[in-house]
Amino acid sequence: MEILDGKKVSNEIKQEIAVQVAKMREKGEKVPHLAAILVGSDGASLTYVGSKVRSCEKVGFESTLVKMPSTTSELELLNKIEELNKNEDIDGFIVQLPLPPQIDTQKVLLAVDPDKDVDGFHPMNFGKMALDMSTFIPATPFGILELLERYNVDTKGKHTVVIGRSHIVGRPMSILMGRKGWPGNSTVTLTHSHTKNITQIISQADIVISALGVPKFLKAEMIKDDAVIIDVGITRVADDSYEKGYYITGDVDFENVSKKASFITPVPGGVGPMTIAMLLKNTLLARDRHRNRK
Ligand SMILES: Nc1nc2c(c(=O)[nH]1)N[C@@H](CN(C=O)c1ccc(C(=O)N[C@@H](CCC(=O)O)C(=O)O)cc1)CN2
Repeated sequence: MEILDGKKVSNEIKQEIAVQVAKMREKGEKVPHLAAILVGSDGASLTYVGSKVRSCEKVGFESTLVKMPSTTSELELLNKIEELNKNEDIDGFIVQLPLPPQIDTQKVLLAVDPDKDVDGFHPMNFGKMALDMSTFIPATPFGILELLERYNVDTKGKHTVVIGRSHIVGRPMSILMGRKGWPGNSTVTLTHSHTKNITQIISQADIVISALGVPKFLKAEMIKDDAVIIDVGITRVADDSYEKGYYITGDVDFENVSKKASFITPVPGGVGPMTIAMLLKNTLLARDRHRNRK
């Protein structure tokens, strides 16, 4: 069994990006600028946005964090997005999800300029991805593809079972794994809460990508020998015996599943850090596109 070490690979990617940014600075060129909008004070979202800003600093990007209160109206958020759309200095930006209930997430994602949509959530970019056109690929699926590639995992002709059909992970992942090329060329089954015989389907999978958010859902007896296991389900479980008041766990019963799998991502330290690294890659792409349009 080999661990797909997202922490290590994400640091390598950040190092590669830092080298490119240093060259831009040497040539006196503008460096990439990422902005993030955070509405409210959800603990996990604060951690992720903080990590995005720190990663920007690490690679030499400029960053802007826009914090808005949890009472922000939809209109106020749409106005802020319009401001960032028009800001020539910002190459790309994200709106951290989830949003408070008074805000319609779909309206918000539609308002982001597709050329600055480094999350790849705008329907234009999602459509381009589905049509194999060059675009921003959502950071978590993009990170999973990168891990599969860097560890040389064979995906051709394999049966990939994706668990969960969220717009951020499951849905795009199912499209990307079925695309032509590598990593891809897989036969994909997208499963969800209405899937019948899900355990039977999982037992036939060569590759399982679980984005369910149910701690330790995937057990060793559910998978095939030598299956590739990708755990996207990062859950914080409240526990006062931990310093932070919680511990982090994935969808996979790592201790037992890892004994049977050929490759497996840990939680923490697997797909999560890759999400941040690939957001930086998308920002680099946004900066290049921005420059070419001028
Ligand atoms: N606008 C977006 N919102 C959200 C996205 C996204 O891609 N764009 N994805 C997730 C959250 N997310 C990034 O925003 C994210 C999740 C997890 C990690 C991560 O590094 N996790 C660590 C554990 C850290 C912890 O929870 O304390 C790990 O797995 O090792 C990074 C980014 C939803 N929202």
